[in-house]
Amino acid sequence: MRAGVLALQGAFREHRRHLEALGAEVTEVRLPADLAGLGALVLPGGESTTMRNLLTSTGLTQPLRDFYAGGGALWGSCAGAILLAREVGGVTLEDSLNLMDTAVERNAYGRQVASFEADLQVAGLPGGPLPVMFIRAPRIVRVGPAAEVLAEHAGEPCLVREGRLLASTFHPELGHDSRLHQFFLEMVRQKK
Ligand SMILES: NC(=O)CC[C@H](N)C(=O)O
Repeated sequence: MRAGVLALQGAFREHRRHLEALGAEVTEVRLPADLAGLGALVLPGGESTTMRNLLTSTGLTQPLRDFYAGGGALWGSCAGAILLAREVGGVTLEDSLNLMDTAVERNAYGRQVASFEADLQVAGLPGGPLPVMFIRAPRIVRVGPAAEVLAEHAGEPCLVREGRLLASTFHPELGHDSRLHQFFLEMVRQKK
């Protein structure tokens, strides 16, 4: 299985390490041509405004939408989940990917100091709670009818699947637990 990580900014190396530990071949995506031959792509956490600017300057915005339309699977974590959402802070950001029927609010738990760790119960994930970090995390304030909420934090969705799209408002890649990466790779295999 060949998977990509969007490598413009943010925690892409950590995602790469988890995917490789699970036996995936990983391509770092910086230009449209890097998407060739990929079936799945992780959009890492980082800073979504910077990422949107870099998507525009690298010409990746439309190729990423085409990648999804052509059958590719995407997982956005934190800033990546913001890039996937159709609505950010109540508006549609024209230069974002706008692929997932979700509305998000950025930095919704406060500033950097309000970052926290949590152990999440994830539906269908064997092996007990998943340790994750929320870092200047967004909140998912609306999910569409096709969404499956796989985990909640304090009663709000924080891990949502919609077909070939997965969005997590937290970072699962900063620790040693690769189960959510495994889940994503399984999700990609099943769609085939
Ligand atoms: N850890 C993160 O990815 C934070 C996301 C960041 N607050 C943003 O809005 O882009």
